[in-house]
Amino acid sequence: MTPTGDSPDDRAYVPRHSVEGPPGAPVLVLGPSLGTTMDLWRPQLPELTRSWRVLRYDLPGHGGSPVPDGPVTVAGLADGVAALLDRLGVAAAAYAGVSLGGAVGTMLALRAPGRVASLVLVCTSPRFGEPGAWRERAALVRRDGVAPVARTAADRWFTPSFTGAEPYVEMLRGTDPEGYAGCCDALAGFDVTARLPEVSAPTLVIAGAQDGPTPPAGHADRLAEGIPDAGLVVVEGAAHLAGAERPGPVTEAITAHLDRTWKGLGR
Ligand SMILES: O=C(O)CC1=CCC(=O)O1
Repeated sequence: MTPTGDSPDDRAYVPRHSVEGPPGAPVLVLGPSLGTTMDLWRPQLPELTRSWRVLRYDLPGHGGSPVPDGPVTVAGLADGVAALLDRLGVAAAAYAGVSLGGAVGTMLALRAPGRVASLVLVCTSPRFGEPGAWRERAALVRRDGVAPVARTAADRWFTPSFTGAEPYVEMLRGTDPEGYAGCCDALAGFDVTARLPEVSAPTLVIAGAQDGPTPPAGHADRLAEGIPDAGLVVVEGAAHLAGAERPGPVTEAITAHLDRTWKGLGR
């Protein structure tokens, strides 16, 4: 994936995307998680498109996004979002992202601070555990496809009592193995722990109380403690895909934060 330099440019990977909501409204970018598509955000769309022009995108090999030629990095994905904003003529936007999508938002806020007016980080982390585990998962998927990770996805993503997992697992089954593996490589190489104090966007961190992959302790709390003045909301009865399992409280937390921090985005 190109480029990995400090400024987005014409060579950036541009993901598949969709734009909904009132023309002229301030733009809100929504980033999905590993193994899901932009439809991860479907439960939030009716509320968010009332007052935001919502730009959703797909990760490489996920949904309809192509698989790039070179290695996938979180910096490259952030540059892709910046390139998308360039194409759409958007100078600055609010950004909300889940897990890997949240990492992309954090990286965008670091690489292009002027473009992120407000940031919401949902079930994500400044560092997703040991890089070796992600390299192993990438190797597994390159060898056996996405079936092995799809079989265990509901357990990683939801609490045991949740009955609506199937449409989300189906997104993972439809993911291109090389795209998925590339995103695992990107997670392996991602660690912005030391740079969190540089994030200047007003930030809200949302965690699922029962999240296994990025639990509140050691992940959400690190983001909230590291990013200046960040808020933290922990949603009970939710695991990793908290916005799917508990759409009400997650949507409410997002809209409350955006309503407080939209200033400068022309609404
Ligand atoms: O392992 C999973 O499926 C959970 C996850 C970690 C990063 C991400 O985006 O999803």
